[in-house]
Amino acid sequence: MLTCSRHSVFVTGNKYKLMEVQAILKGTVDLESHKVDLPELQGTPEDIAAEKCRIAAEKLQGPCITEDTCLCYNAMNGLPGPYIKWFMESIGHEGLNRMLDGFQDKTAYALCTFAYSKGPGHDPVIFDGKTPGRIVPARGPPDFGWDAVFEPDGFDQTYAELDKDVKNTISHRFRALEKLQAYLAAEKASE
Ligand SMILES: O=c1[nH]c(=O)c2ncn([C@@H]3O[C@H](COP(=O)(O)OP(=O)(O)OP(=O)(O)O)[C@@H](O)[C@H]3O)c2[nH]1
Ligand SMILES: [Mg+2]
Repeated sequence: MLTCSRHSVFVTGNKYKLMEVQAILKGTVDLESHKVDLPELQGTPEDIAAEKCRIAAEKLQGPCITEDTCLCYNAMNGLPGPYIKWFMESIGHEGLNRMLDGFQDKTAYALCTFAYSKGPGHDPVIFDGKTPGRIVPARGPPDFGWDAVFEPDGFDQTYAELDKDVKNTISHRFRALEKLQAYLAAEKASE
């Protein structure tokens, strides 16, 4: 759980997400973090992101921000998508490559969907960010999820090999956060 302003709290159980969000938002908002477990849901990325945020707002009984991340293979019409967490845990980096053995198309995109709710009973607002790339044999530190097998377009390094400062200016997460920041700033200005 990450307090982003007087009114906003970011909820995640993933410390790497938290570190990236803190790095991207640095200096622009005050941050404070805690961990809250949220269920893994099924559906479209947007529906999952919205439902996750509704549940978090109920749990906290207050306003909050959540985020759900997908890794989408174009050859598979967007799968594993929101289920990437289980694929990653079950078959690892090698399996994520082998899934594409039967396909010539190795392209994929990373998708981040932030959701912001003003509190229980309020429909969450959605902000997405997408970075296209391709799936490659793992290179770079294996710490964060599937970073080592995702090479963003325009780079010959994987997310894991890129400097954090570079990843954080081209990533799916950065692109979604830009939209969320603009929304929160406009909301604050209208108060
Ligand atoms: O290499 C990566 N680079 C990234 O930038 C990235 N962002 C998320 N992930 C992984 O993709 C799954 C998303 O599932 P997810 O959105 O449900 O996250 P989570 O359950 O870990 O946390 P949360 O749901 O409490 O926020 C999880 O396995 C995350 O570790 C990433 N892997
Ligand atoms: Mg999750």
